[in-house]
Amino acid sequence: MFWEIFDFLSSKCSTKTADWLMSQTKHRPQVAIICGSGLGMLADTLKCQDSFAYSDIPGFPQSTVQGHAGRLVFGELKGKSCVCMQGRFHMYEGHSLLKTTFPVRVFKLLGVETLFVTNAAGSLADCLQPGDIMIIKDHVNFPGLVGLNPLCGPNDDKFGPRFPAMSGCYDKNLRCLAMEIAKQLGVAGLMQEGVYAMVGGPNFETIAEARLLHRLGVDAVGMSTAPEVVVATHCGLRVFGLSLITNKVVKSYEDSDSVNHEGVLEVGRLRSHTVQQLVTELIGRMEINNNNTNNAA
Ligand SMILES: O=P(O)(O)O[C@@H]1C[C@H](O)[C@@H](CO)O1
Ligand SMILES: Nc1nc2[nH]cnc2c(=O)[nH]1
Repeated sequence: MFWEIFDFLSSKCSTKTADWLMSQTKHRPQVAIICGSGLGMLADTLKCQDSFAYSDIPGFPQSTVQGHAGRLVFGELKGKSCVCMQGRFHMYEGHSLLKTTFPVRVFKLLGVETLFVTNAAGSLADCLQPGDIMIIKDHVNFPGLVGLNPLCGPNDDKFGPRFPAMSGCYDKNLRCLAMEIAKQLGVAGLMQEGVYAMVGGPNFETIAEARLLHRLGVDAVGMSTAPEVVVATHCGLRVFGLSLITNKVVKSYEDSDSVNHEGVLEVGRLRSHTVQQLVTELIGRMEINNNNTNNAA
């Protein structure tokens, strides 16, 4: 009974939010971008903007984290209609996973076909340095593995199947095109593909946790992204993801370094221009399949 009411309300609510947004803007986005910590300036580059504070959008959760402004910005990038979340929602803020991923279903209802996710992450791989940009090839959704999954509860068949496949959830063609663009922009030296892992946060890793993640084959760790990608893949969106490496995760008891959120935001500021160039070029050059048939509407 609880789940039925919950599901009914969440499905109704995303429709109501999408309808409200479509009544407020003429933009009909094909691409949605979720900005990670310190990467919100991507939204400032959209042309012909219409923007809305999250607090003014019916049904939208609120951002509580520094570096996440809390604005939804519609506009154009290289002739493609886009919507950009300047600030995302994290599980550690106390949002349910359904709320954390709520905007993704709103995007689906708006007609979005491709989702770009960006995040700030700590590196475990020795070859990834602060300032590097990792193209996400795959993820490990640690909360999801223990049942903290936004798709738990009754399945909403309007959005997708009960048991969605997640292999190949980060689009291979977009990953290849991103690498090609990086070469043309002269920043290929900063870029490589890798595996992102989401942990719950909000604390950063202990040394023992860092060593465990490293042994498991994780290249970069953060506190977001996987639930959004799960929901996007469930409803048939194409996904491209980037992690900006903001720090090395401490793996040695001899190492006196320690990570903090201000440092994470600082690296975001330093690399924002490069991330913005990559995303803009990729959006400009990618083909839109128009395969969002919007069955969920
Ligand atoms: O929203 P993202 O995943 O970019 O934010 C990361 C993880 C934490 O929210 C924060 C830690 O500094 O950055
Ligand atoms: N969990 C986690 N999230 C991050 N976000 C940015 N850096 C880090 C990190 O080192 N660990």
